[in-house]
Amino acid sequence: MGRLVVIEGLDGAGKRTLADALTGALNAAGASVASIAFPRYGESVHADLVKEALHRGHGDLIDSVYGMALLYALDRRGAAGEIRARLGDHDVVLLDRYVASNAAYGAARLHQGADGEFVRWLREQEIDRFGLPVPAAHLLLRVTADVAADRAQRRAASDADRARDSFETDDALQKRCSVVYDELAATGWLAPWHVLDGVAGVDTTALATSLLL
Ligand SMILES: Cc1cn([C@H]2C[C@H](O)[C@@H](COP(=O)(O)OP(=O)(O)O)O2)c(=O)[nH]c1=O
Repeated sequence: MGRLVVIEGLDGAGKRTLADALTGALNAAGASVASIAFPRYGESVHADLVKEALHRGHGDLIDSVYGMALLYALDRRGAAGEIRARLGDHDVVLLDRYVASNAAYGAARLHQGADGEFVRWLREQEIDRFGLPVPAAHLLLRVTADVAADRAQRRAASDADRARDSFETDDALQKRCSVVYDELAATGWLAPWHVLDGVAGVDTTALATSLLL
């Protein structure tokens, strides 16, 4: 049975780059790796509803924090079988965002903290009701909200398909989200958290070794 490892962080923190580098380091250490990125745009009707809402500005849907959170959660629920299957035939299943993204963004949007009602409710839905697998570890790729915004803006400028969505352009939301992520990490929410410095860079070889211990 493989280990379920989740990469979390702000938009523009560099999660995709870390996932690629970590996959290389894990492979070099002899471990097989499968990756899944959430939301699963183009693969799940729930994720596509999220994308439409965020990019076309469906205000009434976006404004419903609980409604949006359920769409993200249903996207993951649809992937639960695939996650379990990959855990069965890989050493590590690497997820780019998971339940904690919903906790961080939803709580931040509601101006709540990691100990608030929303995060409790979310865990009840995603873990207790939908039965999503609990991760072995979270990797929080930490950068300041300013660095994340700068990176997300550059990425959008160089990639026409990657227009910034309405969460990414909301600087105050990103800052609150960063605080909630720190709280989730400090309290070890759902699973142990490893906090990584996304500005200084990550030693992926050492990280791969510690994940395989
Ligand atoms: C997976 C997930 C993402 N989000 C938010 C974080 C992002 O701001 C936004 C889109 O996810 P993101 O990872 O930025 O997707 P992409 O890189 O393809 O645009 O959705 C949640 O609020 N809850 C979730 O469960």
